[in-house]
Amino acid sequence: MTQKQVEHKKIRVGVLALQGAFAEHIILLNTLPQVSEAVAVRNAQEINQVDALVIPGGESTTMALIAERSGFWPALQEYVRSRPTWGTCAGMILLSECVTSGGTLKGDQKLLGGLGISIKRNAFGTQKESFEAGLHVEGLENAEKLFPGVFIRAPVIDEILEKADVQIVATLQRDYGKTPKGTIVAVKRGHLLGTAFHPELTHDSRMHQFFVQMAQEWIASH
Ligand SMILES: NC(=O)CC[C@H](N)C(=O)O
Repeated sequence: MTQKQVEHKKIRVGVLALQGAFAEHIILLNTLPQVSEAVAVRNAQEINQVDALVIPGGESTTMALIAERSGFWPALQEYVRSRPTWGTCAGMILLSECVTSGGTLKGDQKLLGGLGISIKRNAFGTQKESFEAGLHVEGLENAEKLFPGVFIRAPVIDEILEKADVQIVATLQRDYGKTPKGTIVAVKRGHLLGTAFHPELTHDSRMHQFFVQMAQEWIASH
């Protein structure tokens, strides 16, 4: 095997399976050649058996409550501190530092943090305001082909707090309701990735490939 192949051996990816759209992530990840296995993760023992973690869409407050009540929260906090983790929608909320709602800080939301951003939950309104938007995603394979961003009761990044090392990965290409063109909907910070949209609900696996490659590179260099 070449040096590059040795550095990027296949990885075992866990998907947090406490609530939300975890099955769709597992199905899509299991189609990728660079993934040895994608599995559901529900406790401290299972999380320590995966090389990278996806926190799916769903309800962020519900996921946090289940993790706390089952005693899983400390292990989850420890994992995301140093291991490759991707939060989609509710998952990105959990990886944010704080949640604002129309500018006011909502201190009651339990968060894992790490992405160095503040989040506005339900930024586009209720379920009926859900939509699909073509997105230009930095670093995606065939980036000239827009990625189908599925937004369901989605948050947006309200502010980048750690400007030195947070990279903008995707922004809205036009206004959506009161949410203006240029609003940030995906960011990357070290071993962490956050997307406000749901790649697992599309047949386009490029975002999952992007995360797996990011995780492999992180593992190879740490
Ligand atoms: N599709 C989703 O994950 C919705 C996120 C949810 N509205 C929350 O604030 O946690």
